[in-house]
Amino acid sequence: MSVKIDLHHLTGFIDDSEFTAIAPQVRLAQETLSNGTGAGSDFLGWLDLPVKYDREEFSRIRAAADKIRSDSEVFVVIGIGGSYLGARAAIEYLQSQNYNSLKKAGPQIYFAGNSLSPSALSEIMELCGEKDFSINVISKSGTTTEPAVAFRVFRGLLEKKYGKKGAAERIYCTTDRARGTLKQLADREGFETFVVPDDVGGRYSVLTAVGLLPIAVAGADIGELMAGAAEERSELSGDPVSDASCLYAAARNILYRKGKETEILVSYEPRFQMMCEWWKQLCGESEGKNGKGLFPASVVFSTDLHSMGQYIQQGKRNLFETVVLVDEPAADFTIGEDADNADGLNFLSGKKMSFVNQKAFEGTVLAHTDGGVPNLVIRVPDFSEKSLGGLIYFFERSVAVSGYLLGINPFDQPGVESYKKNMFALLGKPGYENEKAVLEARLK
Ligand SMILES: O=P(O)(O)OC[C@H]1O[C@](O)(CO)[C@@H](O)[C@@H]1O
Repeated sequence: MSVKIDLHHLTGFIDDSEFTAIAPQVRLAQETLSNGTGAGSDFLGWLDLPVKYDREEFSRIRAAADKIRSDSEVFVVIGIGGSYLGARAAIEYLQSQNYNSLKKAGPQIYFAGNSLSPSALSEIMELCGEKDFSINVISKSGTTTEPAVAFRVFRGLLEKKYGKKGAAERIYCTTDRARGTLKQLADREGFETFVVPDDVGGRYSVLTAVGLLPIAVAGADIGELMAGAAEERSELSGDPVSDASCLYAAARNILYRKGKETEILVSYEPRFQMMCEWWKQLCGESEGKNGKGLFPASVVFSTDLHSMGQYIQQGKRNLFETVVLVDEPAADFTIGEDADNADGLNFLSGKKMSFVNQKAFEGTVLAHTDGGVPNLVIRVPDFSEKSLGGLIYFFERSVAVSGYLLGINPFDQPGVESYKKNMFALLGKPGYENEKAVLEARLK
């Protein structure tokens, strides 16, 4: 099994009888999910995606990635939320958080349209500069403001540089199958399109073209990624006491009911940071509703032990940590001997750097549990595509089961509309005239 869960450090926080007591509810939540009988059941396409994806489109994704790798020095990926985080997280997990600084055969990859910052957008426009570039605009709805504005900008740059026809050969649109503004525009202009299936929501879409095209452009093996997800899918039995995703959901729910309302995802690998961001959307949008839900936070240790470590050790006791450990580092080395030992570090001579990182984890997990912070540990074998595919599927399954355990719909996100309505009104979008005056008065 690629993903393993270790509940050892929950001792003293949850006892076995609590897992036994919640097992029937977990079973029900899991059955509700796999039978498709729960709220939001028209968004369950991700459940079978690893074994039921469109093979023809998959080949087109690979071909588009090869073309982009051969004709582009820069690749701009435009999208926000679930149309952005998974691709970036996967590229950093598989390659590095410093992907753009690596020596590589493929293009630089920049992510745009994930904020409304003029500085951020201007910077990427400048980075394209004289370079040959292509863009992938990703938006299921096709109407999200942030990517729509960025698309207008980069499409303009492409047309100026290559002409309308040349630009069209460098624009790839990932959007819904048939409806929507972006799909219509793409069909009219002759842009190549890829599909976000109707039954897959943004935060569950990394294993569709949404994630797969950028990940393939970065040179990763997307076949292995899907194989890893498929393997995990076949190994998650749905049994509440042996299925790792069910055990994780159970532990989260028990801790939540005990007042541990903030879950901190912890990694000891900086290249996992964007995976934390992906996970935060997955959990936050799925569970944070009806006045309920764990607050998903994240840290990278040992970095953040020197910033957030104090709070976690001694601050408000409403936290628990879920630590993701990757057994095999992407690279390792042995610490050398220093004749003078002026830095006093010769006690580490001959030790692997991974050993030092492992001891940091062991020391921290003991300190934090002593400080009243329950710890769960999730283990993945390595930084391969296969392991990543497994981990993605594991988290998606756990969060969906968690949502049903919590009694909410894990597949909608109605709350996100409130800021959008206000912003549209304040920007003067037609149709929002009445709201505009009311909001402006409140801001005075
Ligand atoms: O792909 P789209 O439709 O642009 O949406 C992007 C993101 O915006 C949200 O809809 C929230 O507004 C997320 O759920 C989604 O991942």
